[in-house]
Amino acid sequence: MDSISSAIASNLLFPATKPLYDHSTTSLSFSPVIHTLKSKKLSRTSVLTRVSAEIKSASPIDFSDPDWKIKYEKDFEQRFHLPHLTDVYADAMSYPSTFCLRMRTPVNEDFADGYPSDEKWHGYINNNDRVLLKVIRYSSPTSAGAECIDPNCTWVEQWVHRAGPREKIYYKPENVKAAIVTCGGLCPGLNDVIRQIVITLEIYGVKNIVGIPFGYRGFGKELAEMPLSRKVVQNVHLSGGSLLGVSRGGPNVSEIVDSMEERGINMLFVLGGNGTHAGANAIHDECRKRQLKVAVVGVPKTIDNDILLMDKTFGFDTAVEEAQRAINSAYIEAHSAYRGIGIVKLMGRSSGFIAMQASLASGQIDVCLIPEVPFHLHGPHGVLRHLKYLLETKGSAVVCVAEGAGQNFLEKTNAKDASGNIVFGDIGVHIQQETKKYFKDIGDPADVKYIDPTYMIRACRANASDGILCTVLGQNAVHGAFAGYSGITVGICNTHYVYLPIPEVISYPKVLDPNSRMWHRCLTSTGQPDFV
Ligand SMILES: Nc1ncnc2c1ncn2[C@@H]1O[C@H](COP(=O)(O)OP(=O)(O)O)[C@@H](O)[C@H]1O
Ligand SMILES: O=P(O)(O)OC[C@H]1O[C@](O)(COP(=O)(O)O)[C@@H](O)[C@@H]1O
Ligand SMILES: [Mg+2]
Repeated sequence: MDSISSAIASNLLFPATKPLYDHSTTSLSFSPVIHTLKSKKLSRTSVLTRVSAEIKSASPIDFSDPDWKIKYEKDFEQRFHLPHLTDVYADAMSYPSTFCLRMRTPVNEDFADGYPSDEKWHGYINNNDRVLLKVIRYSSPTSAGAECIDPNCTWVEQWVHRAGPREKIYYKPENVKAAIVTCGGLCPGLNDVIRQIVITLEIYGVKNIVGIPFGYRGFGKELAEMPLSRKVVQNVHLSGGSLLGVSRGGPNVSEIVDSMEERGINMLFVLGGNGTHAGANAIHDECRKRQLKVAVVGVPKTIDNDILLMDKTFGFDTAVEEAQRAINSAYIEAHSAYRGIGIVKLMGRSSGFIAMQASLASGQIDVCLIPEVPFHLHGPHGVLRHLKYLLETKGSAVVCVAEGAGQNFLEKTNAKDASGNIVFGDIGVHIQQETKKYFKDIGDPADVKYIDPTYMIRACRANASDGILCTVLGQNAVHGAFAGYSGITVGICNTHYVYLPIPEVISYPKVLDPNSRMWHRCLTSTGQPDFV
């Protein structure tokens, strides 16, 4: 078995396709089957695309049923129904929204004369407003990047809920204790989101706002919560990191909900990636089990951009931009050296979005290696042979590799971090060593420089475009909680802002489609061949 086949067999190439959330517990009637290229003569890459897509499907749809499309659309609507307080408490009271842009300083009000409201304001979102999730009408499964539900690629409408402030709210601001927690690894923009949540909560009239320190760990007894106000968060977005601190691991869900009960928290804003959202959904479920009137709302955070259904997650843009400095340095080093090779490793545990976008943006990358596309280092079609060719023809070469790529070349340690994520071997160091060895063995000179900027990219402050995204997502998270939704997360779909039920965005990490136009554009830009 070659290294690629054994990687497929051991599921290493798709290490994270293991469901984080088990859909079987939601008793859905069926899930979509994504039809990709149906060609009998599939290339290695296409086979992998297909495998990847098929892992996503749970139970197939009966397309011989003339009503399958109607049933699918109905099922989709149910799947994307937003859990609401009234699902559990039919008699939950609603009030006219206190989010009123005319009322500038509600935080100083005691609501003695009733809530501020502005019935004539047409700035609220109707609960029935929807956003179209998929906007391309593919006419054939062979069309690049096609995501089809049936073999004929029938047009099926998939609508999701529009985010924003509602006219009716389900919490009295003076009864709210809101908490914010940031989990997982760092990501540019965390402070911007924290800031906007606090500012928006205050506009609704909430005075009791706290930060939970160091992720879910902060729900333990030993760490004190941090009081938050507009004054505290005013300038936090000017620096990277998280005002509250982050961590992996921590107490179990039942302990977290015990702690929330003790502290009287009834709105929880959870900033984190796939793992954090799995936790947030479990907290939401546990609160429902205990009949607690709590809203749990997520804001997806991951520079890896591996959350399903969204255009992008905050921090991703900044990461791509920051990566330019490392790529440019690698290029200059390689270009200035006699037969220079620059290697840059970027983050991306199971998806190559940062590596692909950073390569595209720079225009300086000759070889981009991502987890979704298998490659050989050695052999006539391997990366090293291509580097030799580049040195002979161009005089230098630059490689960009995502951290999750080529893990099949590295010894498995079975080590896991505190959250249970597999700790990967360093593919950047491996490629550097193999490259040096290769050129030494063939007796050709090569000056190999390796740059690992990963933590520098993660720790910087958000750029302008991420700053805007964080602002909108933070505000929408608060609107969602006040509207009575729980177990939801916020996102951007086709440039519009939406609420999505958490299970739908975390059933597996989003990966790059090697048959997508974007990956093809990247290949066009780098000029790299297939390395298999
Ligand atoms: N399946 C899960 N259920 C409950 N909590 C989880 C789950 N997976 C991870 N977590 C918790 O979520 C937090 C962040 O998870 P992690 O995977 O490290 O980061 P991310 O949220 O960025 O993916 C950790 O505190 C971890 O314990
Ligand atoms: O060193 P740490 O903190 O475990 O972080 C490493 C991981 O963080 C990430 O940047 C993002 O991961 P999360 O989304 O889980 O925070 C990954 O690309 C990387 O594997
Ligand atoms: Mg994760």
